[in-house]
Amino acid sequence: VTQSPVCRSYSHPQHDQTLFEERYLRYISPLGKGNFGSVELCRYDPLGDNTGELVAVKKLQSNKQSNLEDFQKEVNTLHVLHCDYIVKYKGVCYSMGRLSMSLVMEYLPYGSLIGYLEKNKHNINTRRMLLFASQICKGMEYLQSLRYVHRDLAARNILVASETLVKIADFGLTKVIPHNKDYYRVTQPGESPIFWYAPESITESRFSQKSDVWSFGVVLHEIFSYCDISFNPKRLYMQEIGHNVLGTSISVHLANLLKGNWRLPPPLNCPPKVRLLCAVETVVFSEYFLIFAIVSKSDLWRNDFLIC
Ligand SMILES: N#CCCn1cc(-c2nc(Nc3ccc(C4CCNCC4)cc3)nc3c2CCN3)cn1
Repeated sequence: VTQSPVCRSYSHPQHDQTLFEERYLRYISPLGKGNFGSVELCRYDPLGDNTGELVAVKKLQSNKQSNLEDFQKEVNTLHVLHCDYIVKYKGVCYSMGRLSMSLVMEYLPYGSLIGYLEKNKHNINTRRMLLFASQICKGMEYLQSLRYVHRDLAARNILVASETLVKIADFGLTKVIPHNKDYYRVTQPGESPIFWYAPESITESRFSQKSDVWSFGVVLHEIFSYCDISFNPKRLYMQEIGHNVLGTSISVHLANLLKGNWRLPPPLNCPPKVRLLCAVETVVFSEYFLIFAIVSKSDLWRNDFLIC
């Protein structure tokens, strides 16, 4: 009997964080780069006989105090998230006498959607794409139930656990919305993934559940483009903006493009029903609406949500 998917909004009383001893963490290979750190495949092998489990270890990039504080926040965030559609926290590993730390997570064998969709495009149909999209919605609905905004929802941060399961990863930019507000304003926007940003995030550094909904729309575009590099959102926007603009003003050009109602072109072979729904007035992460909600009275109304 398959267990029904689980997303628990309470977290069991956690004692201390599960500690992994550095001496048993055997490096195997690089897996990728996230916010504030690189991710490596390791085997945690205390018996030393290669029977230990494979884990994904995110190492803090630099020992700058601010990065260490942000990294600790990422660890604390992942630690309390218990959902089948969010990558699982396993523990932490301290090194250099607690001066540095690593985040130990479950290893997902198929990597991110970016490589997986492009590599398997010939045997992934619309049904499987919509299954992945609905799982991202459920993970995001769980995140929203805890008042988190992810702020970096993109196909590169969606990991493939199996042919029928994807999970949200990389909580390096995740913030909690204060109880007296419905958005989070970022003071020092670092390296920002602006091509996945909602208009208000670009112009006012304002992030909310609705801005995550916008980013989900860009992820939908990536999924239905099979994450083909030539249809990458950044490339499509830059083609429209023009490559000869200077760094700082790219976000100004992007904001004006969106304000002028220019939108990403519908992905090639995008099923008419999905294209129609992409143009829907709003999208909410809700398990009642399989993937797209048409009109809903929830406060996630986006009347500018026209990704395609
Ligand atoms: N955070 C964040 C974003 C950055 N990021 C996260 C991971 C990650 N990757 C995996 N698994 C993984 C990754 C790549 C491959 C292959 C793909 C083909 N080419 C060779 C490598 C295989 C399996 N499992 C994870 C994670 C985090 C938790 N569990 C990697 N980058």
